[in-house]
Amino acid sequence: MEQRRPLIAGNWKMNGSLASNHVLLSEIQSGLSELSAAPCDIAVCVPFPYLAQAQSALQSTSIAWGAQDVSVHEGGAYTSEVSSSMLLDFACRYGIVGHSERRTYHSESDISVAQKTLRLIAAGITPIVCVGETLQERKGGLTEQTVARQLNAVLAQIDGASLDKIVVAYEPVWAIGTGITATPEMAQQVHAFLRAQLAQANSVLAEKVQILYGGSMKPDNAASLLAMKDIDGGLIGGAALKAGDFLGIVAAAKELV
Ligand SMILES: O=C[C@H](O)COP(=O)(O)O
Repeated sequence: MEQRRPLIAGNWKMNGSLASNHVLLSEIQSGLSELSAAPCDIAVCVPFPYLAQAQSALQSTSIAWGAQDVSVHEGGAYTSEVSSSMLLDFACRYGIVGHSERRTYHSESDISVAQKTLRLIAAGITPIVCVGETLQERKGGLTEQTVARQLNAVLAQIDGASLDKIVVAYEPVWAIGTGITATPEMAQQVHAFLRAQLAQANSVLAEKVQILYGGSMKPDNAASLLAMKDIDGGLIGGAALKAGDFLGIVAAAKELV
């Protein structure tokens, strides 16, 4: 069976300032140096204005950085949009696409998430493709149908040979920022389902794809979630804003390596 390296990625969302980021990044770096080297892949996805700061602070460390969105367009008259080539100017390794907050507040469609995924892959940036059901969809027994629709829209656009160029994040909307976490078993069930969907595109590469869990992951629940067979890391919101919490999740992932 494929041994996948865990990825712990912080999604800072619309939080931070030059001053507070400086403190947070410094604390994460010094905390990491106390853990043994490179326990897992670690990244922070920061607001666009702070990409230069993240690059400067992290370029000689093992911590990667990335963005939280990208334009579907290559360039031109698209006010406020940020292109994949602009992200490359700041050496982003990752770009989040299809986060539920983009889908909900900005009416982002499955097809635009797929187009953004393609843009990032073409630029050599790893897309973190988010999928997840609302509480209403879960209660209606539509979890698998929802995440399959979201993921398959992306898989329809990318070549099966590119499957290992993406990361998938399962983020049940009802667990985001609520303090309510999917149980490890509930999350594992969806992760296994997502991997089966990936396997339809390429069964060999599907085993290599990191599938992250996101939704109120904290140091005290990370170990049990990360112990599940198909949970390969976390996309962390609130807990990524506190160095101690973020490092606690990294430490939980380290136990698995
Ligand atoms: O992208 C991260 C997720 O939305 C999870 O956020 P949270 O950890 O604050 O629940």
